Amino acid sequence: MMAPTMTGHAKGESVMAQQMPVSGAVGGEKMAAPLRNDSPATSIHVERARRELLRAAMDAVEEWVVVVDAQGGIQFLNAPYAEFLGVEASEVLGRDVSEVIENTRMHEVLESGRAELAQLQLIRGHHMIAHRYPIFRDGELIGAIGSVLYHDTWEWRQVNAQVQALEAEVDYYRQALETPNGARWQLSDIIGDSPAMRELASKVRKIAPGGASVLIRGESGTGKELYAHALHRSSARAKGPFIKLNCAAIPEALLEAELFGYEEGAFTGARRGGKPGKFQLADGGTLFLDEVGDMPLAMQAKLLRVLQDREVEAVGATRLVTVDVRVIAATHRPLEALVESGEFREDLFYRINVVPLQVPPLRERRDDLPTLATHLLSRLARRSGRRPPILSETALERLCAHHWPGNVRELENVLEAAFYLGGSHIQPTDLPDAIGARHGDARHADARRTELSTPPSGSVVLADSNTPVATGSLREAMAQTERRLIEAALSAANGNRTRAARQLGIAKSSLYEKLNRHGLLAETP
Ligand SMILES: Nc1ncnc2c1ncn2[C@@H]1O[C@H](COP(=O)(O)OP(=O)(O)OP(=O)(O)O)[C@@H](O)[C@H]1O
Repeated sequence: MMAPTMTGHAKGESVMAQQMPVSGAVGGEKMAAPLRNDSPATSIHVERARRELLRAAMDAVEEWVVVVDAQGGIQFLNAPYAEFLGVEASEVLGRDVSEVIENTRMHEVLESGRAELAQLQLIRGHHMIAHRYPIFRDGELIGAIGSVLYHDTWEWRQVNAQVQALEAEVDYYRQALETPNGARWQLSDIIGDSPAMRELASKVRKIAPGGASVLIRGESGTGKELYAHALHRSSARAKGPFIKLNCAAIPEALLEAELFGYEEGAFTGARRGGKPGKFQLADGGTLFLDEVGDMPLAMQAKLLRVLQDREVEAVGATRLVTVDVRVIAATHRPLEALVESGEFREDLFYRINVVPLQVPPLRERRDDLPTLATHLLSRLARRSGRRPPILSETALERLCAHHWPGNVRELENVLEAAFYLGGSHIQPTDLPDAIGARHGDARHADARRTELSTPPSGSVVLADSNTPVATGSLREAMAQTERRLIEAALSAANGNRTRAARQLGIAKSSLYEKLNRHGLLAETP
């Protein structure tokens, strides 16, 4: 996020101040004449000079100032504010203030005619403190003036950091309150109105109330976990716990203890008092076994026994404990083929696959893409305190033409990058090269996917997209990614560094420093 800076606009240095009319010279130094209209002949000149002085004063102060007319059109924006916003003050005159300043409430002040003092306003990711006053002349409202305090001081950054930390804490507690049992999603949160998704929703409604085991299948990033949450929240166990275990993420040696718990002293390093396993924690609720296809064979046998007997034996324990758990499993792997090759137990497969649920890949439900894209962009905007950007029709067309090997997760990643690169309007140039028309239609994207299916060793691959984005160590990869983002932003901004810095959400001075570091300073205008 951009750190607001005030470079070049310290008091007395502003452009306007330098342009102040001068009419006298004392001892070789030019001095502004005293603004007194002693005679009618000088009154016009004095009036103009007075106006210039006032404007120069507005540019010289550290507060950011904006003045709008009764319709909300900008009539004055002081130089420091214009610099922070990355606009030319003269170019935004007459434009509606809400097009230029994020989260502005000048229209509300114009409507209510009431001042708003010391209001928190989020602009470009920073919490600012703003005052807004209506302006009256002869009892008639003719405009409003807004000023932003605390924008680049060290103290305010400290306060800002504290506010952000508090907000994150509040979010955490709010989420914990809203989802006391760990299931965050419900059916209405799953976006998609295509026939395939409607059919899936109706199946979920039918199977959720019963206690049968459900196996959710589908490619990576299709939303399988969302359905597991939704099944729990639509079931009779909704008030019970929802516990998740990713079978692929736990080392084989620890999996048994994770699933079934252990007693004190069960092994070296065992916690005092022992630890309950996921099965015990999920008692009365649902256990979601993600990536079940990656479960080692030895554990598969133990899991099968628990599912059959409904009894769990913790590691190091001498007695069995009865548990009442509904198991929902998910995998993107071809379980039937794994059964064939002996990597997955057939009896366990039938045990967990009582009700199969297939989540279709995004390329088979392209009708959902516009709604999904709008939803995901709104979510990003909400999280970062910005207004949802507009997705241009050509950008949407390109998204629809893509093959989406990484499904909704890949769409989420692409939109997130475009959200930060594209500003308020997302254009095709804000999308990665691999998306849509540049590589032709979906068929072409398919062919390209095959070409890239084996990324070179050492490649860093973004999410599930198979496009290698950078290579080498993390530091090198980050530097390469930074350089690419800067180049993309400059290209999208036709070489305009102010706009590129704004798109990247960094100060112009910081962009110069990065251009210099990447040896791009000479290459760009
Ligand atoms: N229909 C949808 N509506 C809204 N968001 C979705 C939808 N489908 C997927 N997502 C989002 O896509 C991302 C991936 O979803 P999820 O983790 O459920 O996929 P998955 O199929 O379980 O992936 P994996 O197999 O890799 O675990 C999540 O951030 C989720 O919020």
